[in-house]
Amino acid sequence: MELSPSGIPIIDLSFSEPNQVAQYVSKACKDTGCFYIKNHGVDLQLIENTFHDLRTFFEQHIDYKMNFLDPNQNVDRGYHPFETQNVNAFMGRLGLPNDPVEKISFGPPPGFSRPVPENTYPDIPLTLKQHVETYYTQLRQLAERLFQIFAIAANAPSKDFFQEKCIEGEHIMKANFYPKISTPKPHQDTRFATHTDSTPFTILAMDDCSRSLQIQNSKGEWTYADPVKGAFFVNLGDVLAMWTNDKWKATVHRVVWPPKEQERLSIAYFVVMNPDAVVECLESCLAPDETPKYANISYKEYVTARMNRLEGKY
Ligand SMILES: O=C(O)CCC(=O)C(=O)O
Ligand SMILES: [Fe+2]
Repeated sequence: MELSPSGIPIIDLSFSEPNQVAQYVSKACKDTGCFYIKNHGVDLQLIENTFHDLRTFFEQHIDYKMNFLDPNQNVDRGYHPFETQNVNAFMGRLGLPNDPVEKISFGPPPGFSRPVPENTYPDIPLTLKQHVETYYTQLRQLAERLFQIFAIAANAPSKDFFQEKCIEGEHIMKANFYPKISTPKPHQDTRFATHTDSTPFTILAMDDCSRSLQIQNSKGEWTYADPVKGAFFVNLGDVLAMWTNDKWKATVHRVVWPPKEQERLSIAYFVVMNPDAVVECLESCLAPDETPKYANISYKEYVTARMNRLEGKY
């Protein structure tokens, strides 16, 4: 199988044999919990257009961007200005500085299967709304495909096992913009603090700024997860680790300052579960003498506590 320069698998989704793909995925999930996917079916021109429009938004004056602040602080929508979110707190490490990054989040486009808070789309540039909505929709389809592959890889009761539990999931598309900064503050050794995602998994797209995203490998060493042209980076979050009794790893990751002063843009697509889906250990992941490490919990209950900490509410 093809590997990235730091040894992370690059899995080709155009393979016609799903069991073969599932085998590669299973190995990656046990090792570091992350892999790249290529030939994923998402239009590459759409990805480029979406990056272009989001970058244009972030380049606007702060007074303009402040019009898109999250109107309802309890949901992940709208603009989050520079240094207003705290990933250390999200991980339970309190009293540390906010991250030097600005963000904008979008939930499902209109017509979703249940009522959810609306998005407010910036009108600069005008094409942003259409590109974001199409990107959101294409990634949702990709997430369903990946969930089927994960179900096969984990020996779940059926290939639709996870998918059925995310049909009403309010997936979040969140762009992270790291402005060019000549002198990082002395206490800021990261641009996005060390964390695991509170998702089942996340599909990340990056611009071409390398030497930024790092993951912890199976030996606990930091290694770069640089952009791979035309590929998405997929990392497991805590929920698939809980579901598999830690047989699969939630990837520990962070963003550091690149060697050369450079801005950076990434788009994280957080796949989430139905609010009432219960996260419980799969029987296929328990040896006869083994017991589940985590108590059963609804997805909503699990995620609300962590999201509150991200916004500074403990
Ligand atoms: O910007 C990146 O590459 C990573 C962002 C990230 O880890 C996240 O949004 O959870
Ligand atoms: Fe993350």
